[in-house]
Amino acid sequence: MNIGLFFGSFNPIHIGHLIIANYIIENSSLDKIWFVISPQNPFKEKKTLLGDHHRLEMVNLAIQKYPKFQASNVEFNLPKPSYTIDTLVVLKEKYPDHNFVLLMGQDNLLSFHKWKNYEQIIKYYKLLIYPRITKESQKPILCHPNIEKVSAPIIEISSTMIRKMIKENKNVYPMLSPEVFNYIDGSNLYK
Ligand SMILES: Nc1ncnc2c1ncn2[C@@H]1O[C@H](COP(=O)(O)OP(=O)(O)OP(=O)(O)O)[C@@H](O)[C@H]1O
Ligand SMILES: O=C(O)c1ccc[n+]([C@@H]2O[C@H](COP(=O)([O-])O)[C@@H](O)[C@H]2O)c1
Repeated sequence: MNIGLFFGSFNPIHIGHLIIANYIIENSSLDKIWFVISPQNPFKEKKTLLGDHHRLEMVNLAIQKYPKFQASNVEFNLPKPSYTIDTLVVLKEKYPDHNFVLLMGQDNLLSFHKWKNYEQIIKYYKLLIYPRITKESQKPILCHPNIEKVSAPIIEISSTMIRKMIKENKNVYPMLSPEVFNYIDGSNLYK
């Protein structure tokens, strides 16, 4: 099977993530997309990061109507921070017959050359890059035969924006799936 691996903090998962994954599954040869929830991005501070299980639960709530999407907690039992190459080694060992492809937003590609063993990742895995406006969008983007840019509508939504709006008691309903909105709204999360 061809599996797209969508690695992320998903703090929280928003409709941008769903639009990206849906666009890619509908316009590629992927059979499934796995949302891999990372306990700790090596480049991000832990300050505003919600617990792993809350983030996993929200991903499960958001994808329940998408039969080709699945949540993965494979990184929960791996050392932290979450280095993608280490997870890929584990996944390849566990599922030798699957062909894995990585999905990521353009912001992540800009720092990709700083990732652990990035040359190894790019040598063995195809990267599908979803466009995104970033502060450094003028910077040249890494070119490689295994990097493919997805030509798709740009979505200007981020988890950072959503967390900030929740803190300011602003309405974030349109940016989340209703189930995720209710999960957050019924608690004190991100307040
Ligand atoms: N609006 C978007 N457009 C394109 N890619 C996105 C978008 N939102 C998230 N992504 C991509 O989805 C993956 C997971 O993203 P992540 O969970 O960090 O969301 P985020 O909105 O970037 O979060 P934060 O604002 O907390 O950094 C990353 O590869 C990221 O680049
Ligand atoms: O492996 C690395 O060195 C590395 C460096 C930065 C980010 N990552 C991973 O990239 C994924 C996207 O992170 P995020 O926080 O932008 O959603 C997440 O799974 C991180 O663990 C991985």
